[in-house]
Amino acid sequence: MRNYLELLQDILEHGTPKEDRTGTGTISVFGRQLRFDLSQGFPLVTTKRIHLKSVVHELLWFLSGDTNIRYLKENGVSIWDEWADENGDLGPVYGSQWRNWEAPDGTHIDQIANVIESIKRNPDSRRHIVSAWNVAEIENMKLPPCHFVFQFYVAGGKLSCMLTMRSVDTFLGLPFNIASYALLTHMVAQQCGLEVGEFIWSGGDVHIYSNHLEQVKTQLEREPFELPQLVIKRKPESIFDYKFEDFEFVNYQHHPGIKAPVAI
Ligand SMILES: Nc1nc(=O)c2c([nH]1)NC[C@@H]1CN(c3ccc(C(=O)N[C@@H](CCC(=O)O)C(=O)O)cc3)CN21
Ligand SMILES: O=c1ccn([C@H]2C[C@H](O)[C@@H](COP(=O)(O)O)O2)c(=O)[nH]1
Repeated sequence: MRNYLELLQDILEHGTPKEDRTGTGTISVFGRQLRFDLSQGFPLVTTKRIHLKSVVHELLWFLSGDTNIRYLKENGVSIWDEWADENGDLGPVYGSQWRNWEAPDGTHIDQIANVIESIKRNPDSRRHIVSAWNVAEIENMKLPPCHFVFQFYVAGGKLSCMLTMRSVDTFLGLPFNIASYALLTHMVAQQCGLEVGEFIWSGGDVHIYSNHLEQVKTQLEREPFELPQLVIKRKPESIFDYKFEDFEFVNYQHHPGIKAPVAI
C-alpha cells in the first residue's frame, strides 16, 4: 500500500486549501489514480487498523439492495449512522441503484445481476458498467454517491475492475473504498470462473480534512507490512448468497488504529 501513502504525501505537498460543504476545510488535489494487482495480495491499509467487519458488512448490505441502516446496526457497523433519518433510511443510495434502478416504464433494473450475466456471456464486452449516479434521484439521497461508477474488464482469464469516485476522504473513507471494491472484484471473479486481475481506483476531488492532518503524519511515519491474502471459503450459488463468515483475511498485520472525526 505504498501507493496509498504516496497519495497522502502528494496531497500534503500539492494540495490547495479548499472550503467544503461540511465546514471542516480540506487540502485537495484533483484527478488521481491508484492501481493494485490483486494477485499480489489484498489491498488493505496496514499503517493503521482497518475495521474489516464494517467493510464486509457494508458491501453485503449494498449487494442486498438495502438502504436502511438497520442491518448495519444489527451487525455492529455504525459508519452510516450520521446520515440516516429517524427511521434509519438513507433514500435511494447505492443498494437501491445497484439492484433496483427504476426505468421510465416502471420496471426495475438489477445492474449487479446484469453485469455478472454480461461478464459470463460476453466477456469481451466494453459495457460491463454499474452506475449509482442516477441523476433524477440524487436529490432524494441523504448523500449523493461518492463511488459512483465502476467497470469490469476481462482479458487473459482475469477480471479487472476500475472505480471512479467524485469526492474522496483520503484518510477515513478511501481505505474502506479500496478494500470494498477489491472484495467485490474477488467475488465477481469467483462467480464468473475468472482469476483476479487489477483494481484501478480513480478519484476526482481527492482531499485530506484539516482535522486529519496529524493522523496522516503519524501514518506516514509508519512502515507498511506485507499485504494479507483473502480466502473465500466456499463458492456460493450467486453473488447475492455470500455471508460474512465466507471471508477470511489471512495474515493481516497492521499498526494500531488511529482515531479521526468524520466530517458530516
Ligand atoms: N466525510 C465522510 N467521509 C467518508 O468516508 C464517508 C462519509 N463522509 N459519508 C458516507 C460514508 C460513511 N463512511 C465512513 C464513515 C465513517 C468512517 C469511520 O469513522 N471510520 C473509522 C472507524 C471505523 C469503524 O468503527 O467501523 C476508522 O478508523 O476507519 C469510515 C467511513 C464513508 N463515507
Ligand atoms: O464511500 C465514501 C463516501 C463518502 N466519502 C467522502 C468524500 C467526502 O469527504 C464526503 C462527501 O461529501 P460531499 O460534499 O458530498 O463530496 O464523504 C468517501 O470518501 N467515501
